[in-house]
Amino acid sequence: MLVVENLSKSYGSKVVLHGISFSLEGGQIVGLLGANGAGKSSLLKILAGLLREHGGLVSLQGQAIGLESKKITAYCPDRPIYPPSHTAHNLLNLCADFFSDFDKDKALDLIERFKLPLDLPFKSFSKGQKERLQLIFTLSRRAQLFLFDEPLGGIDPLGRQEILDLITKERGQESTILIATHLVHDIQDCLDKALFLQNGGLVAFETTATLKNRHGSVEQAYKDLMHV
Ligand SMILES: Nc1ncnc2c1ncn2[C@@H]1O[C@H](COP(=O)(O)OP(=O)(O)OP(=O)(O)O)[C@@H](O)[C@H]1O
Repeated sequence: MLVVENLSKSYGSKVVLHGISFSLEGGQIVGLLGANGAGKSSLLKILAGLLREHGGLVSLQGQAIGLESKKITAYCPDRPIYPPSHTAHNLLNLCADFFSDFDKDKALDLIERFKLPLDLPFKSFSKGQKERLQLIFTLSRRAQLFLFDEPLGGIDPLGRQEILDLITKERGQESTILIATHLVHDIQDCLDKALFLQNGGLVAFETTATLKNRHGSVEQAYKDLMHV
């Protein structure tokens, strides 16, 4: 479904992704794990079609990343992106206008379930509420590929499981999810596979079952592979 071949990325003279290759199949939840600066956000932005200058090839459902792939890719960045003065209600209407695959009723249900205010400006939301709203709008698309950049960062420990449940249950069965996070312990039980990045290189890409066999857990695999 997603094929990445010999992908490299530099900012000026600084190389941050070193010719990495992997492919993802439909229906998988994959963890993108690595230390600060490993290249996770850069990789997600390339897959989302937001960073277009790179080496190597990336294709989604047989087509190079571009306008067509963006129609079936939902990307949730690691920081708030919505205009501060817009209410959740305004933003809901904007998403519905902008994305042809946006399910407005689903977004409204989730806003209600998470008790988020519909009529207050985005700037008055707490960090965790902002993250929840972005997650809800991302998950309310019927996309094939979902890209989440640190979706749990601002969420309190009890809320994290709720968010992970949301991500795992609310996606389409055929869609693929790639989640970049440092919270390996919190996320490990919902992953099918994990991709380990270190200094822009791909260290390992294995199923959770293999990692558990070899290391006991994904968290321990992270420590062993990254020499923490
Ligand atoms: N716009 C940019 N210009 C120059 N260097 C950048 C830019 N964006 C990222 N970098 C550098 O690229 C490297 C990888 O950054 P990236 O944000 O992709 O890593 P990350 O794994 O997501 O890190 P973190 O876990 O801290 O979010 C870092 O050394 C960073 O300083």
